[in-house]
This record gives sequence, C-alpha cells and structure tokens, in this order.
Amino acid sequence: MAEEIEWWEFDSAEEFIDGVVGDVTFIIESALDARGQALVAFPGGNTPKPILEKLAEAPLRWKGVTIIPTDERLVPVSDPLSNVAMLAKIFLPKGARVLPLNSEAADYKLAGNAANARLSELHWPLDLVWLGMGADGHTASIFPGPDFDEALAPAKNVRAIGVKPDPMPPEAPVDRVTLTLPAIVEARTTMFVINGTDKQTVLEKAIEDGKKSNYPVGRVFDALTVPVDIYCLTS
Ligand SMILES: O=C(O)[C@H](O)[C@@H](O)[C@H](O)[C@H](O)COP(=O)(O)O
Repeated sequence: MAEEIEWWEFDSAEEFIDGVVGDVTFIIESALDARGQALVAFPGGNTPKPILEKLAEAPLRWKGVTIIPTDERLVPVSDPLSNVAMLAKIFLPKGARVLPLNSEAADYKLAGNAANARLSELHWPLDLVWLGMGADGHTASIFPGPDFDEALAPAKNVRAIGVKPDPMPPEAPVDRVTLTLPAIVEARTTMFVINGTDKQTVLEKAIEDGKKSNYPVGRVFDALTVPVDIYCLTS
C-alpha cells in the first residue's frame, strides 16, 4: 500500500487546474534537470483536457519530453474517443514526442503486443504516471474482464497489454490497450486526478479495501509503494 497518500481537494475548477499544472510542471522540470529528458504518462477521458491545455503553456523544454497515454481506446485517431489524438493535438505543436499505444493490429491482444514492443524502446521508469479514474473504479484501462489478472500480473517486462472490458464502460464501449500494474507502480511519481464527490467516495472505499477491493483502482493502490497525491475537484 502507498505509504503516504495526500488528498488535495478543490472546489474551484481554476484552482484545481492550476494545482495539477504546477505540480506536473515541477516534476517534468526536475526530470529534465536530472536526466536531460522526461518520460510521462497522461490519462484520457474528459477531466484532463483543460489541465493538459494549460500545462502545454508552461515554459518547459518540451523537446526533451516524451508523452505516452496511460491507456488507449482502440479507435481510429480521427475518433473523438482517441486518447493519443488529444495528446498529439495539444503537445506536438510544443515539440514534445507523443507516442501512441494504438495500432492497426487485427485484434486487441495484438495491439497490446505491438504497444508493448514500442514501449520497450523507451527509458523506463516513467518520471510521472498521472492517472484518472472512472466512476466504476477503473484506472488507466484496467477493467474487470478476461484480461484483468494479466493487467495486474503480466509476464516479466510486459508494460502494456490489450484489454476487453467486461462489462464495457458506457462512455467508451471499446477494446483498449493499457499500461500494466508493474509499469504503473515502477513510476518515480504517481498522481490521481479525479472529478466529483462520487468518484471521491469510490476512491476512498477502494483505498480502504486495498487488496480485497472489487475496484481495479483499489488493487493499484495496494501495489503502490511511492507517495501518492490525489487531486479532486469537489464542486
Ligand atoms: O478511459 C480512458 O481512456 C482513461 O484513461 C480512463 O482511465 C479515464 O481516466 C477515466 O475513465 C476517467 O475519465 P473521465 O475523466 O472522462 O471521467
């Protein structure tokens, strides 16, 4: 279980955005200073969009930054559900490198294998994994279903796998590729950014239940060893 969990609650969207942007900027800047490059994973969904747009205005040396999605919905990049399309649109103009997890692979398992091969060429671990959470307690694309156990305990050095959620999440009912639990927990820093008191209640329960949790996010918390910051917009 994460040794230290710090909750940051905001009732103003502006302060929530500024709070997350300030901390992510600091983490990227520190990685650039220490290693000359930064490797970060950003989530998809709706909550991060205005935060990412503000983050892109930060005066960072974006050319040294590689960004991957924490997970990807297996849709064409022209689809509004595409996570990498959102990241590419915001950060490619800044000169950052944005790497996709999706591919033209024939099925979701092959797409996972292709993503994993691509990721193996990066300098691990991640400097930052920024995670979102669905109201159903999924995080990244770690969902209940046939791939759940593999996402939590994949073969050695497997950082991404294909996932078929069961049940499918109504907001984006498609197959996915996700970072695996080991790829997430080895990150130098971890943050969760969530929106709404319903999600806050789910996350509190998941953390309390840990290993016994029915929520994927509870299983992730149980495995985390670094301090975790949770940013929550409560209004
Ligand atoms: O589905 C994805 O692509 C995600 O990366 C996912 O884990 C997301 O963070 C949550 O579903 C929350 O999404 P919202 O912020 O849109 O509620």
